[in-house]
Amino acid sequence: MKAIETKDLGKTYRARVKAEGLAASFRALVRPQWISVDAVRGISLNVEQGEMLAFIGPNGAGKSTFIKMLCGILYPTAGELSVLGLSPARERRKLAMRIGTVFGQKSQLWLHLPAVDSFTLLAAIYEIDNAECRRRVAELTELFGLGEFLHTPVRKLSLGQRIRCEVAASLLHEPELLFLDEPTIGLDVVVKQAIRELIARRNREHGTTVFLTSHDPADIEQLCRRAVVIDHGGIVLDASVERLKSDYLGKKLIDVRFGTPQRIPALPGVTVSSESGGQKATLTVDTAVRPIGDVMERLSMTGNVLDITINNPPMEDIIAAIFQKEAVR
Ligand SMILES: Nc1ncnc2c1ncn2[C@@H]1O[C@H](COP(=O)(O)OP(=O)(O)OP(=O)(O)O)[C@@H](O)[C@H]1O
Repeated sequence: MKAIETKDLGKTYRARVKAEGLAASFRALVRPQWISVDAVRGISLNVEQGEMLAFIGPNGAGKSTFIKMLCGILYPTAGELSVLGLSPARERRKLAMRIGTVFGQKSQLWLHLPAVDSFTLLAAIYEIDNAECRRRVAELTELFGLGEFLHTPVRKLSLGQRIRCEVAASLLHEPELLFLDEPTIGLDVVVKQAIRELIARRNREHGTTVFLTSHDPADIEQLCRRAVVIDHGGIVLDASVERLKSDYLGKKLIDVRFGTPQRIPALPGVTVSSESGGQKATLTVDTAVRPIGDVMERLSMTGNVLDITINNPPMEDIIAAIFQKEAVR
């Protein structure tokens, strides 16, 4: 059995046209006009159990609509799908017992309650008995380092603490499949890394299948083996993350600040993309031509570096490059 199987899956929304002006608004009340929006257009996708898949695309590409159909929140208007051998829309309750969801922007916890109380409520929903609930909460508390703030109302937690609680909550019923929609959005680098490690560990130790959407290339690089890129509701690219790395994720950005103005020597594979008076620069490094360590070493040899950070190019740039290249294949 595959974790996810879809065949020509489609979703067309019917949206009411918003009329402009008072007279038109009244007319629209009597005779509304409708338009169709094809959010997902015939996606066929198989995901194996235990896979960690990145599902990426620009804003409005259809990612949320696709995920909502997989979770049984939305009915498809075309095609077929099966998630863990179930029909999501028809067997939504059964499916809910076997999947976990983390929507970075939306909380599944009761904000006015401490996380521990949300865990107890969720355990009741998932029909986990008290002793087992205590055991799992203790295990997740230890693993996710929740001890310090487990009894604090969730609304008083930092974003990083809340997301740790969200991911822990999504794992309480030991789901076979985890949907993560922007799980690291808004978090600092250290917390992002901690969340990634926890997810990877869950996959390693429990074989949990992970379906991830993210605008952070590091989430994809560090967690997933396979990436599916979509646009306008259809698949543009289905490839290994290794290929994505070599073809599209090979560029890194180095932001550097110098104590006194500095002229950066020309190096093959490095372009200096911005400089302000010689005290700040952004270097774009093609790591296939020049290792990042080499560039860092040369910069530090100036003895003049105040601050230096390495970043990935924004996901939008990576996706734009994918579209450009894949369109001409
Ligand atoms: N309820 C709805 N009614 C009508 N159109 C909708 C509805 N929900 C989404 N859409 C449209 O469907 C398309 C896909 O939207 P969707 O939210 O699935 O994209 P997305 O890839 O998740 O975007 P984002 O990254 O911004 O969340 C967009 O054109 C959007 O405007």
